[in-house]
Amino acid sequence: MVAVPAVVSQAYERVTAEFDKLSSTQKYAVGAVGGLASLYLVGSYLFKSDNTKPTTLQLTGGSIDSAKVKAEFDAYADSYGKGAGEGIVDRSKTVQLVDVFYSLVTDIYEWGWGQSFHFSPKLPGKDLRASEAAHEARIAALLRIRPGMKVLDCGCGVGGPMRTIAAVSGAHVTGITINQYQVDRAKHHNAKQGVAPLTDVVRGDFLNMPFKENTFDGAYAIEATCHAPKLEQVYGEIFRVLKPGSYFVSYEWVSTAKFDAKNAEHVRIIDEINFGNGLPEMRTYKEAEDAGQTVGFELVMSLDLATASVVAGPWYERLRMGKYTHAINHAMVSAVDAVGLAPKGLKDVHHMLVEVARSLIQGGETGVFTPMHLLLFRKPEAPASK
Ligand SMILES: C=C(CC[C@@H](C)[C@H]1CC[C@H]2C3=CC[C@H]4[C@H](C)[C@@H](O)CC[C@]4(C)[C@H]3CC[C@]12C)C(C)C
Ligand SMILES: C[S@@+](CC[C@H](N)C(=O)[O-])C[C@H]1O[C@@H](n2cnc3c(N)ncnc32)[C@H](O)[C@@H]1O
Repeated sequence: MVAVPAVVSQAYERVTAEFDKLSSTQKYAVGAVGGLASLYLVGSYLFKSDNTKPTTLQLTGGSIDSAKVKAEFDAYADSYGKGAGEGIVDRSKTVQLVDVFYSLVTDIYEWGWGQSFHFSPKLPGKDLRASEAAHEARIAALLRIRPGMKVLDCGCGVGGPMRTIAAVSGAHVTGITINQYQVDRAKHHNAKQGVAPLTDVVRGDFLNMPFKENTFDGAYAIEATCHAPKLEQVYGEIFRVLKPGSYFVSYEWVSTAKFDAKNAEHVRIIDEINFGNGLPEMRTYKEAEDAGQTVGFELVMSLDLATASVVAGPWYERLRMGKYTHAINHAMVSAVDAVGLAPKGLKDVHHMLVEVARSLIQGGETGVFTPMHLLLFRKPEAPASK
């Protein structure tokens, strides 16, 4: 039995006593008003849209035809090996699987999280949105960007960070994402929020970008390069398109020094994180540092932002707090999936996310995983010509 606090039961008794005193007509009136209010609340949760995020009834399979959502999700799930530490079995399919992954989750992310698809440390006295924006704005400062400069957002999602970074710096930001549905959503938000003049969004593979060498004055990747089958490939492409002397910042998903590959519990947590987030495998922070240097970058800073500040709250707290909301969300998605008002299979996608929220919390609590290892790299200046 759940213990009801005394103050709640006393209030309940007072309200029912007052209700009993009403005439039957008054009781009907109160019932009708209560019923309408509840209908309004449920209705607005399900239907109302200010066009900034999808409602429960507007959840789609992104660029995937709704009739194919279940089959695509099943194929995605089958692409992961069952052995410990295996990840995506056929790594040559990674980019295509990641594209499918983002079609399946993008609406759910926007619906239940927002337009920035990343974590942030919770800053004291600041709410979630302010903490998120500060995490994004730090990048503009590290890149030393200013009006007139051109910046690359590598793996831009639906553009939450790009809008902050363009707005605070005045620089022009070009985002690239593998997923067409995200391109459409990002452009929609950029226009709606008045950031279109300082932004552009293209569909493309960050392993082979449609930009000339030495194009950008700065580049960043927020929780995105973890999807690359090999870090050297994406870092090498970023190196190519950056102008000499400019900076690249990445917030990397990596295992920390606390991760022990012989500890079955650690390996399970990481395997679950890989599966629920479309990662081919998990790298160590050391491998990420080395990958940048291998392609020619100078390593300027390497710092785990999850543990860097003793006053900031843990990045996984927001997931921990959302546990009950996730359960309610699951009931809602299962209901609309069951009655055919959402693509069949969306409930399985949502179930995967409920599960991965738990694994991410475990990754954070044990300290074996961080989604925010900051790497600041610099492309060396071109040698002076004689
Ligand atoms: C960088 C990546 C994504 C990071 C996060 C934005 C997402 C990781 C897990 C996601 C979520 C988990 C639980 C969902 C919940 C069950 C649902 O009802 C509402 C959405 C979630 C909160 C969802 C939101 C986004 C995440 C936090 C990866 C992919 C590299
Ligand atoms: C977790 S989201 C982060 C999005 C964004 N950085 C943010 O913080 O809101 C990862 C992004 O990387 C992109 N991505 C993954 N693999 C990619 C690839 N091969 N080429 C281009 N984009 C890719 C996804 O499409 C997605 O937009």
